[in-house]
Amino acid sequence: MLKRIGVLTGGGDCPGLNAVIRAVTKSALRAGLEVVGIEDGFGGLIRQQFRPLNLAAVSGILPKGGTILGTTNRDNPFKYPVLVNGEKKYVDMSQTILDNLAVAGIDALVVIGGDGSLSIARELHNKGLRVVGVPKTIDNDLSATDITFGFDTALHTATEALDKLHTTAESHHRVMILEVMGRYAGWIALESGVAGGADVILIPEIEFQIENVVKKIEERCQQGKKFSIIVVAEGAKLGENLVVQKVIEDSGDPIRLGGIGQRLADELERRINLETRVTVLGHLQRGGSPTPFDRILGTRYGAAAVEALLEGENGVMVALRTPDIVTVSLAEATGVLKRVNPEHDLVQAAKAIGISFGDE
Ligand SMILES: Nc1ncnc2c1ncn2[C@@H]1O[C@H](COP(=O)(O)OP(=O)(O)OP(=O)(O)O)[C@@H](O)[C@H]1O
Ligand SMILES: O=P(O)(O)OC[C@H]1O[C@](O)(CO)[C@@H](O)[C@@H]1O
Ligand SMILES: [Mg+2]
Repeated sequence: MLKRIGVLTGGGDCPGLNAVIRAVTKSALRAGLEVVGIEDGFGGLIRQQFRPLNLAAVSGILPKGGTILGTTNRDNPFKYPVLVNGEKKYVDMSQTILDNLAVAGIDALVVIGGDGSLSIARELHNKGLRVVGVPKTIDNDLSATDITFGFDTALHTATEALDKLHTTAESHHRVMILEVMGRYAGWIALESGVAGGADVILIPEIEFQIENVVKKIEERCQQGKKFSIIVVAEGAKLGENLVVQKVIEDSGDPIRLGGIGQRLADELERRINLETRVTVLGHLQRGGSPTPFDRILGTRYGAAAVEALLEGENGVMVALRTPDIVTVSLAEATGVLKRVNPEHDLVQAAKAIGISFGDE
């Protein structure tokens, strides 16, 4: 019997989370269920940070960025940090979560998250939790779904930034580098680069040589174009290694990237006689009001997650397989990251119009 469901958001935030929370709440209430919001991801389940969600609680949140429930990319319940005699130790708190859910009378959970949060959901499901996942991330790197919500808004932000950089690049005859997010997958760089008319796109999946980037810029100069636009994913490599900005203890994937744009600028200025400037778009990509596409996708995902629970589905994630919303197992959902295939049609189209990926 399903009477009360919980909903939580995990991992990095992204536009559209509130659209999902609203759709889960509204559709569950209409089906006669009670809804409990869990604050700050899985940490809130451990610390019993629960609050009821009713219509008033989700009123007006559709266009709002972020998540009204709060989120975190720490607090892995299977490796939860605690202080024992002043010393940090990691303990498994998964049973505490199951106990806390039972005490609160929460029969099932909707987990809105990326690969990390959905992996935790999968492991909790293996221990008996009734759960449905919803795929979120601006990185669009979950392979079981055509698209994650949040990506479209981030793509708009990055494209708008490229449009703005174009005019100043052209006026000053400069090379402008835009560094965007994307640790292991270059979707934001690839799609914004094509949409924003970049001359060079550098992504983690395609190894590049600085000489090829120089060649492209010089080729443009010879055509009378004394400016160039480069979009680089934070996870693109100049040489062997990722450019790491900081390491965050207690995070599942502890490295935080940043700095490839400046490294690239330094290398270019040594080789060409054009001024170079770098813009790091950073968390602007995660903020702001979701686009209509993300609001719609988030609403579809939220409603589908509740429907799946009502139909007795368990241990699954809702996914877009255009034009349908389907369910796939959490094991499949968390199996492989969706990275850009260098043979992808969009890469080929970009190359066909002269965009360089620095590989030739
Ligand atoms: N492969 C994994 N298996 C189990 N837990 C993981 C894994 N990767 C990350 N985690 C944990 O999951 C939580 C959220 O991970 P992360 O910060 O990567 O967010 P996410 O849900 O993957 O979203 P995104 O990566 O898009 O921000 C963290 O507590 C992290 O320690
Ligand atoms: O919020 P944080 O810890 O700075 O994490 C940044 C990372 O999270 C993401 O925004 C989403 O996975 C990545 O693109 C980026 O590398
Ligand atoms: Mg992750």
